[in-house]
Amino acid sequence: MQWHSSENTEQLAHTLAETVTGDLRAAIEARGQATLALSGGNTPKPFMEQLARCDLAWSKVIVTLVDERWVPADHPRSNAGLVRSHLLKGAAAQATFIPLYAHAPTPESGLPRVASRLDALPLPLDVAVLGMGEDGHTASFFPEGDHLREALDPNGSARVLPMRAPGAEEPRITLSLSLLIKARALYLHIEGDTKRRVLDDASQGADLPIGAVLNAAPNLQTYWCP
Ligand SMILES: O=C1O[C@H](COP(=O)(O)O)[C@@H](O)[C@H](O)[C@H]1O
Repeated sequence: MQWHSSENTEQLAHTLAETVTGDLRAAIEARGQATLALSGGNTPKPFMEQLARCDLAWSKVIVTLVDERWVPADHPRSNAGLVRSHLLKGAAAQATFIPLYAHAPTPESGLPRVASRLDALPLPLDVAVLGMGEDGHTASFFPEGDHLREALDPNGSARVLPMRAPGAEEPRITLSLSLLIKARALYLHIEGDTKRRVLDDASQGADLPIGAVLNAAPNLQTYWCP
């Protein structure tokens, strides 16, 4: 794992946005389009704000999510709502967005629709930006998740799975580890000493979902600030 430290939230957001912009530009030059999977939660807001201001051929960028809470897009906890509010504005509104929520009562019943939407997503992803909770979850790979073993299989064939877990406020849907680790560029974006300690614990063998990413993705680059 490569480690990149910044002094504060703004600097971290700026550095990561510049890095991701470079990756997306290179992908557009090489293949005519670029794919980007983003995490939700609180940490990515300033990063998305910075990324939205970057000079890119946004009409050639396809954006999706690493995971989603099974709530409609206008719900305050929607990761899609976060992307729409903080990234898909100005020139960046020209990007194509593939949401992971479908209007269905459960992620299990909505899964076929989401899976068929993902057929339009060129793989491997050019860039995936993971986050991490203080419980060691990343994407929606939650400790004790009902589909955790399947989701964390680095050779698994599923691209997207439902997930329910005691530590998750609502049912989830998540891209699989096997899809995420194939990303041409894979980043982990975290802040704070607690998350740093959790990551250290995982790298020393603690049984945490983020540990599965560390084991399966030696190309992971972590962007952190205190
Ligand atoms: O629920 C989620 O949490 C994690 C971490 O979020 P943060 O607020 O601690 O930054 C996030 O990576 C994931 O995408 C999201 O669904």
